Amino acid sequence: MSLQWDLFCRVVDNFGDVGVCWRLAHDLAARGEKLRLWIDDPSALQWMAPHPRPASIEIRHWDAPAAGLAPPDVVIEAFGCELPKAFVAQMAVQARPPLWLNLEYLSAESYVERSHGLSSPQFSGPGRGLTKRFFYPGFTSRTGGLLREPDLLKSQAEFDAAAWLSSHGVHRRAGQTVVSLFTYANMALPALLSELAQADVLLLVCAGKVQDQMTRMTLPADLNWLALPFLSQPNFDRLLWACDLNFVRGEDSFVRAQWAGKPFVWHIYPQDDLAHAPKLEAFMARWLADADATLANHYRTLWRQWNGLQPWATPSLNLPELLRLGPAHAQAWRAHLAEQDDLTSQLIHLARKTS
Ligand SMILES: Cc1cn([C@H]2C[C@H](O)[C@@H](COP(=O)(O)OP(=O)(O)O[C@H]3O[C@@H](C)[C@H](O)[C@@H](O)[C@H]3O)O2)c(=O)[nH]c1=O
Repeated sequence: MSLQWDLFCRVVDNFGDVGVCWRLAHDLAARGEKLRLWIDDPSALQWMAPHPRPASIEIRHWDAPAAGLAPPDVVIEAFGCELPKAFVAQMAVQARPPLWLNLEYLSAESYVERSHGLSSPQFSGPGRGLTKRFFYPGFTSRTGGLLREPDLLKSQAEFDAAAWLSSHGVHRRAGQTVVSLFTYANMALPALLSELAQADVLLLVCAGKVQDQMTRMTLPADLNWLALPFLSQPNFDRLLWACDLNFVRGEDSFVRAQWAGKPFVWHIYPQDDLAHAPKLEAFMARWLADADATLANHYRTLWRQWNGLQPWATPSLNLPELLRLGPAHAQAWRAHLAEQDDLTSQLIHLARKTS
């Protein structure tokens, strides 16, 4: 019997809030659940999630009235977005209060395992009190896991990279390395582009800020690059599968690069107080724990430079070494992650247990 889920998403900036929420809603719907996705700015869904969309996902504007709707079994507050007060008041007077989960940002830091599953009583005015539970995605069995749709690995196994690239106007020459670039504005971008221009590389630049930055730069004459349009989320995933090396950012593309099983470089969401630095180091500590020492040192230097934590010392990319040692490590990491229960399965299990 399917449950009714209300998923609240407030678009802070960039595309990660809506990216994660859409992917979660789609995965829940694909498993037979009923979704209402409440969102304040659905504009990115036009390219990220083109029609046809699953009929069991109803997209509602954040301020749309909630009165008279079928009461939810589960309410997910994504990234602490603060539910509308009228909605909380309605939850409090429901005959059976819904399971209220706060879906937290992804981190490899140790506090995640300690915090995952904790509850916090919420004063909600008339009616009974409500309890909010904290649900932390993560990389270990003591966390909520990662979004991984059931057919992901099968789809990858059946994927024809050359056909997909060609269908998107990308024609790689034999022996050419294809690199994707999805990043925030980055001081190290000129240095990276200069190194890529000296290699036999075709650079596929994702739509958004980095394309704007590149159009304002003097680019290396030998740089072979292509500006991509905004891709649907499934096609964005396939871009990462088709490339030999992926530069990703934020949270969702960071996870999808790990599922792609290819070498990747992460531009973490930068924070003014440098709080992103320990988050970056915590992930590298887990991700490189079993890596070849040469590769681990290479990645640590490259990632710190790409994230502005140390100056870029050319050559930093050292593509031949990265492509020699990186693929086996990336595939081993993906296999390790695939052993843990995925996030959506854990959510459904929790919801059924408490509904
Ligand atoms: C460029 C591109 C992205 N995408 C999708 C992939 C992802 O779902 C989404 C991008 O999200 P991210 O990779 O997380 O990067 P982001 O930087 O866009 O989002 C960020 O938003 C901040 C508010 C959060 O604090 C960050 O953690 C992060 O999520 O956009 C496409 O579907 N097609 C595209 O062409």
